[in-house]
Amino acid sequence: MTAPAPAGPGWSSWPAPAKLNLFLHIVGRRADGYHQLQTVFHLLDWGDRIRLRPRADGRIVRHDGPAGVPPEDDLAVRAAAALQAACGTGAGADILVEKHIPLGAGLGGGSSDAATVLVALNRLWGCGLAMDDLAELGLRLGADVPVFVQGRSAFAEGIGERLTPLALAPQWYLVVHPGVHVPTADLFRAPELTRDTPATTISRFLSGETAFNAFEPLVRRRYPAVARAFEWLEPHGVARLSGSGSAVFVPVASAEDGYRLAGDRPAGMTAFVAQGLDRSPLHAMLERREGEDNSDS
Ligand SMILES: C[C@@](CO)(OP(=O)(O)O)[C@H](O)COP(=O)(O)OP(=O)(O)OC[C@H]1O[C@@H](n2ccc(N)nc2=O)[C@H](O)[C@@H]1O
Ligand SMILES: Nc1ncnc2c1ncn2[C@@H]1O[C@H](COP(=O)(O)OP(=O)(O)O)[C@@H](O)[C@H]1O
Repeated sequence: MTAPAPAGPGWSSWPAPAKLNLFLHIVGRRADGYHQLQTVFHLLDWGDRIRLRPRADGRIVRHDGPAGVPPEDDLAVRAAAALQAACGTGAGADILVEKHIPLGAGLGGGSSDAATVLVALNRLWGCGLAMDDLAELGLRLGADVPVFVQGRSAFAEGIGERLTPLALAPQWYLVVHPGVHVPTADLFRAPELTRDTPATTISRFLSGETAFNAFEPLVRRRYPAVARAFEWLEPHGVARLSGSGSAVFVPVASAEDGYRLAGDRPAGMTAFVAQGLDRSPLHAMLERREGEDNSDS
């Protein structure tokens, strides 16, 4: 049987943006072992695309997705199943994940795919759940899902679910993927991780007080390719690891500067240039659609 065309009658297409963590401190640990963080998520105007088509037979069918991830493990599919149960709908969906965000790079790809599926199917299935309910549902799939559901760049606390939206200035970044996959859970288990950083505040972060990524020393040591990405980027600005890595990024003055720099990257690394915005492209699209719906009536 051939897969249905990804575009065509009944299909709609939704952005699933990547994120950067501008800093990431570990300030403590919960009784269940999860780490309490302080971080700032900057949402990017670049990422995956999710194509969806409602089905009448209640089945959730994935037509394409991340290489090496079976459909039942795909966070996009798991998000659809979780929403189907919460909503009590008899409807199903065809799902196609057009993957651009590298896996295990600290760019939040799987979490963003899950969030986009929750937000989009909530509308397509007419579930009518509030964003807060979707964020709560998403948190069970991954600590990074709520920020993508809420769709605002934010200061995050707890395990990433206590969000304070931040009106960050738009900023271009060069993001380098050193070609290695970093397993988040392994890093959180590492004994040498600094877990007792004193809590900071949003205003101290905004005033430029030193902030760092708690995973950086460990990831640089364990993954020589990440260390090489830092060595290459450091002469060009303050280079940072995103999340638990492996992606490393540096702010650049313009997209052109970013592309120029990317052209000289070391062999074996891929790179992209993207703009950090204070609002997710998914939510920007939803607001445009709502505007169009209102002007139709
Ligand atoms: C480090 C961060 C920073 O944004 O991002 P990534 O590098 O994954 O993008 C996140 O906290 C990652 O969130 P996410 O990738 O959704 O993690 P989850 O699937 O929820 O958790 C994977 C595993 O990491 C550990 N974990 C996760 C989050 C947390 N605050 N404390 C933990 O100890 C747990 O062992 C968990 O089983
Ligand atoms: N739709 C998806 N996209 C990416 N990874 C997924 C997806 N669904 C499940 N995964 C699994 O989640 C792991 C972490 O993926 P990802 O979200 O890309 O990285 P990170 O947590 O570093 O930001 C992947 O290695 C993969 O096994």
